[in-house]
Amino acid sequence: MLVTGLEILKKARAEGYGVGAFNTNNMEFTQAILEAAEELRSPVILALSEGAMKYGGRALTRMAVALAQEARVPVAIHLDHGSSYESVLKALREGFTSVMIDKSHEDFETNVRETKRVVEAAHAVGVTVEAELGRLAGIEEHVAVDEKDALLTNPEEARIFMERTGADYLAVAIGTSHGAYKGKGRPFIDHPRLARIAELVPAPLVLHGASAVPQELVERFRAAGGEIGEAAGIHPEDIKKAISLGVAKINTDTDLRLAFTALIREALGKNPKEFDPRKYLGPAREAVKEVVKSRMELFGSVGKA
Ligand SMILES: O=C(COP(=O)(O)O)NO
Ligand code: NA
Ligand SMILES: [Zn+2]
Repeated sequence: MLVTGLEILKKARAEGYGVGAFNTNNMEFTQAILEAAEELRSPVILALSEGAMKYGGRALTRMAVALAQEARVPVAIHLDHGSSYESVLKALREGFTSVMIDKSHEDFETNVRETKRVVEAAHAVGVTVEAELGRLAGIEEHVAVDEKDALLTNPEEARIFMERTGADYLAVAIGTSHGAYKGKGRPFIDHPRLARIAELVPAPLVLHGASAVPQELVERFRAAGGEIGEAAGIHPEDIKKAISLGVAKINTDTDLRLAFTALIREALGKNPKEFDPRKYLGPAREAVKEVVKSRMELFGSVGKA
C-alpha cells in the first residue's frame, strides 16, 4: 500500500530497525525493489531523483505510484535530492508520498527558509519531508573537530533546524559520501556525533551514501570488462551501529548500479550473438533484487511490513 515516508520511518526508528530507500530509474529496478520487499515482507522506499524523473518521465512515476498502491507491503514514493521548490511541486503533483528538499549546500538561514517553504506545501497535501544539514564528505578520523564541524552535521544546529523547519526526517553528514569511492578501506563514520544528534533530534535520521560497494561485486564488474578504481563503501557493522543510534532510512544506489551493469556486461560478453534485451536485462534485474534483499536483511526490516 502507498504510504508516506514518515509512516514507514517513525515505526522504524521507534523499533530500532532501518528501511532501505532504493533509487530507481527504470522498470527493472522498480520491479526488483518491490519484489524483494514483498518476498521479505519489508517496508520499502522507492527513491526517484530529479535525473530519474527526467530520464523516465511519466512512464516511471506512474508505474512507481501504481505499483506502490497495489503492493502488499508499505511503500513510499520519494523524491531524492529535490533541488528546488518547483521540483518538489512536480513530485507532489505526480503523487509522491515523500519529498526531500536538499539545501545543505546553502547557508543555514537559507536552508531553514527553503525547507520551511517545502514543508508547508508538502504537509498541505499530506506528504512528509526529508531535509539535509551538513556536507556529505568522506573524512579521516584525525581531522580536527572544528574542521569536522564545518563539514559534518552539528548536533545543536540539527535540533534548532528541525524545530524551525518542521521537517519530518533529517539527512545527516557523519562521514558517508555518494558513489563508489567513499574513502580508503573502511571509511570513518563519526558515531559519537550521530549519537549526540539522535539525542537532540527525535525525528528519524537518514543516511545518504550508504552503499557497501562490496569487493566481490567490484571484482565481478571488473571481470566482466568494467573499469573502476580503488572503490570502498560503508562497512555493514557501521550501518548496523548507525541504525542502533537512530538512523531509520538508508539510501542505496551505487550497489544496485554496479550489480545491474556487471550482469549486463557478463551477458553481452558471454553471448555476442544475443540481441533480445530480456536476455540481459532479466538477469541484471535478478541481481538488483538480490542486492536489495541483502540490504533489507542487514537493515533489519525483514518481516516488519
Ligand atoms: O545517497 C544516495 C545513494 O548513495 P550511494 O551512492 O552510496 O548508493 N542517494 O541519495
Ligand atoms: Na533522499
Ligand atoms: Zn543521497
